[in-house]
Amino acid sequence: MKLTDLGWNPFFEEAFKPYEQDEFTAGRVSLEHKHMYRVQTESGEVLAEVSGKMRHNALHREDYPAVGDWVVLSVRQEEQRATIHAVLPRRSKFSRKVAGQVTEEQIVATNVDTVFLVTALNLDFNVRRIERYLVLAWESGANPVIVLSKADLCADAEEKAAEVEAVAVGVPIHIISSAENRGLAELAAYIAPGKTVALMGSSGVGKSTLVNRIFGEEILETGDIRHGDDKGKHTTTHRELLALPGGGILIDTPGMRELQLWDAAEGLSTSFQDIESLGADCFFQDCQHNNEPNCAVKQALHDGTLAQERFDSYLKLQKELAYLARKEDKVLQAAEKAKWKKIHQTAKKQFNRF
Ligand SMILES: Nc1nc2c(ncn2[C@@H]2O[C@H](COP(=O)(O)OP(=O)(O)OP(=O)(O)O)[C@@H](O)[C@H]2O)c(=O)[nH]1
Ligand SMILES: [Zn+2]
Repeated sequence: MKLTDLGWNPFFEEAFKPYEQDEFTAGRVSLEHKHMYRVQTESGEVLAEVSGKMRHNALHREDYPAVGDWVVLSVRQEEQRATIHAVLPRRSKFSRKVAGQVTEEQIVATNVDTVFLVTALNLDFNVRRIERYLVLAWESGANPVIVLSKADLCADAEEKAAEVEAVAVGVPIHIISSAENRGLAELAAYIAPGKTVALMGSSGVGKSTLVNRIFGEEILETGDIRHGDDKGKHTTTHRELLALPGGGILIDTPGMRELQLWDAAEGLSTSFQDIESLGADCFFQDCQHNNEPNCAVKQALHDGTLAQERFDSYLKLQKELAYLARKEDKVLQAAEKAKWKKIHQTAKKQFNRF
């Protein structure tokens, strides 16, 4: 396989230059295990670990590799093992907060050109969730495309699409059904040689089924197979990143139960440009759109040009980001404190020796 089939381009080539003279190879991460990474290279797949030096220098989650990353490797070909020495700069990064109470980043996928935000048109359909995905998608640097799946289970797909359109101005929206082969060709059009498409969405919305339909073969495990009698029939290794036969790269992310925001101030602004540009017309520059006089947002709510639900959603996401920022601050402070405590202890021990 050529590196270009995995999405290699002049941007990464330039970033790799400092490593060129040594025995280094470039590879793309296709799966993250606990402390191991599955990495695709020109001469096949290797299992890789981060070097001790890299681990020592890593301060944050983002200093470690994630699915989609281009990494600098030294490969032990005969063992099909490798050591990762560096992560090349990312062109895009889709993150969320890890599930649960811990304040930590989870990188879902990197170096993605187009992200399919998949939502099923069944009872699960939820415009607010799509808004939330959009904030993170805009923040990521990839281009979002909204995919409304399982249209066969929905009698008012067009109406729902219109609801989505109101909260996703300028974002392409596609109604599809893998069961009825509807809308699939339009999606295939986004998958071009050298370009990476990532699928995101809750568990069970039909991401893997969609991929299999587009490619006319079972390249991914689906819910059907996992829970059916065919368990164990699939012998291919699980990967999240796939180079497709016809060119193009696909990242199928595991379904997410909850999607908590991670730093996404810009994503919020882009997603809610309607509200932010209204805000520019408020009398007070720092208008909170509460009870200030001459508030353009309140006026729009009053006129009905801005939906109350959308404004509420904006406030809620904004609050969530502010809360996250405060918690992140605390985590940083605690880490700093622990670091100094350790330094003091070491110093004391050394002092006591004299
Ligand atoms: N009716 C209907 N069912 C579908 C459609 N697409 C997928 N399904 C079913 O939905 C279930 C989940 O599909 P998957 O493709 O495994 O969903 P997923 O999004 O990949 O799920 P995770 O891997 O858990 O994230 C399976 O039983 C599919 O057969 C569709 O277009 N219509
Ligand atoms: Zn205002």
